[in-house]
Amino acid sequence: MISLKMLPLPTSPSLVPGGVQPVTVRLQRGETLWVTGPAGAGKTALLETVALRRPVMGSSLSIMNHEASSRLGSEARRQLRQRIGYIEAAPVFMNRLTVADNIALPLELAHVRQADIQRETESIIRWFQLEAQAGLLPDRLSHTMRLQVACARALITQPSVILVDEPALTLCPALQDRLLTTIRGLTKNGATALLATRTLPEAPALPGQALSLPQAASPSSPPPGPSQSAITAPLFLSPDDKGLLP
Ligand SMILES: Nc1ncnc2c1ncn2[C@@H]1O[C@H](COP(=O)(O)OP(=O)(O)OP(=O)(O)O)[C@@H](O)[C@H]1O
Repeated sequence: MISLKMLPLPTSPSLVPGGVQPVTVRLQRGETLWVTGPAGAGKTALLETVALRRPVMGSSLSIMNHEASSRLGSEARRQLRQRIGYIEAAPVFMNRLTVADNIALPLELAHVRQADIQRETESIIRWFQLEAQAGLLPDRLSHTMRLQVACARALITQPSVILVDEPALTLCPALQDRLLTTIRGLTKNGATALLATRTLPEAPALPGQALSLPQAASPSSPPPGPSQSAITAPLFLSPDDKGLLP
């Protein structure tokens, strides 16, 4: 379903000397992978690679039996991307379209019948509790509401591959519940999910395998970087402000 071999994934040089780690992922239909790691570990970079938004260089990526290299034609790439639902950390919308029209857009692009588009859009708007926002423009929404809209838009097509970056999974417990419940239903039907968070949630509503980034760091040796006691206060801090330091 998803096979990624020795991808040179960018990583903060403070975590891995040289700033690159080789990552291998192999997932079958119906499987879920929680991708964990600190800031800069490469979680978003991995999701963006599988979402076909980054070139795959120096490795091979296969998604649903399609080799996703630079040789993949633009029409095949477009069709493959239509089967991938990606909920980004900071989703981008068409600001001249209403929330409802943004959510319906993936079905419009797939030339689904208007009656089906209307039914599916109304249903997912209700599921993500967006009835009051459906007629608004996206730039009138709070950050959490934008994430709700992004979830509805990404999942309306019942994608075969689901990619979720951290904020939708951690910002709001109610959204997290609804999102994981939806993804659990889709994985039961054969979808594959990659979910990125700093730490693995305790007893997640959607159990799965775990990939801890960065891969190159040994678990027994902490990553290079300043120790707590080595942190010195910047000069602009007054003595009172020093309580803000970690
Ligand atoms: N387009 C890019 N080209 C090269 N390096 C990049 C690019 N985008 C991000 N990076 C670097 O890749 C590393 C991993 O970034 P990434 O955003 O994937 O981390 P993350 O684990 O998602 O972090 P966070 O939890 O803060 O979102 C960082 O060092 C970042 O500076």
